[in-house]
Amino acid sequence: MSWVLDLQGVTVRRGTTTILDELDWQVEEGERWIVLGPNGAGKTTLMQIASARMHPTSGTATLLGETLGRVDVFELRPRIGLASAALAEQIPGGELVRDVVITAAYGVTGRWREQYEELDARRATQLLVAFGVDALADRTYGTLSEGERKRVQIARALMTDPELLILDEPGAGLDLGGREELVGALSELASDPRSPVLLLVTHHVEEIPPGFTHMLLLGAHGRVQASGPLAEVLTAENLSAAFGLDLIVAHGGGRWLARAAASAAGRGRH
Ligand SMILES: Nc1ncnc2c1ncn2[C@@H]1O[C@H](COP(=O)(O)OP(=O)(O)OP(=O)(O)O)[C@@H](O)[C@H]1O
Repeated sequence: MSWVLDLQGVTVRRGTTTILDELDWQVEEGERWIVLGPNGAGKTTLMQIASARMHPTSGTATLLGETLGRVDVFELRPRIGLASAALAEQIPGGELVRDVVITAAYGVTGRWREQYEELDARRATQLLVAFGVDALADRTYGTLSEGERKRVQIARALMTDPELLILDEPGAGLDLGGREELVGALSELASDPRSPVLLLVTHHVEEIPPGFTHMLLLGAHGRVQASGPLAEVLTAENLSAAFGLDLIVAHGGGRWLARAAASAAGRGRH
């Protein structure tokens, strides 16, 4: 079996803190994963490893058939799209939206090659259309709303035609309308067989787009609470254990909801 992602015993320690603890995780071609867990569970750290930005303290991480520590990460990274708050902060507010997307291709070509100019421009436009932000192509990034920025960031992450796309909390900071638009766009992406393997980090089950297939549920200290097909993992029992709170989970119309059980509301965490 050739996995898109194969983590074996991945542990990350910083000083005396264990951020990820002996984590095993395998992701196959065609899968769309949600990574859910409470604040500080280690989700962003895990995505840093999955995007070849960090090496584990111990254990092995194999991404797209290449094992970290035995591969030039600068060749591996363009094959993995990443959209995260940390990367978004590096986008200059004065840059045109079109250029924010196109310049992601520079990382692959290493330099501007004229013959790619038109192809890149066409792909960037297609991506802006796909995420409903093509009308903003000639605006500067700094003038966009948070929801519009999130969609531009995802278009940018897709520009290199990655085999794996990692979205670290794309719904953070969005209002209800922005969240619903994003969920719709991500649902379309998830349903398209041409899309790369998707890993989506979120705190909120309401943000899970229809079409996602699997879930990695992390509990405190980077321990896996449950992992596998979404409907099997996303149960009240598993979610309650991961968040340390008695929770009720409901599912309907392809979407998920979670709230504190009446007996637990106002009582706080275990
Ligand atoms: N360099 C570091 N040194 C010490 N602790 C760290 C370091 N980086 C992260 N941590 C800690 O590791 C834990 C996991 O952090 P991480 O950002 O991966 O969690 P997360 O699940 O993404 O959290 P959130 O949901 O709040 O974004 C946190 O308690 C954080 O304080």
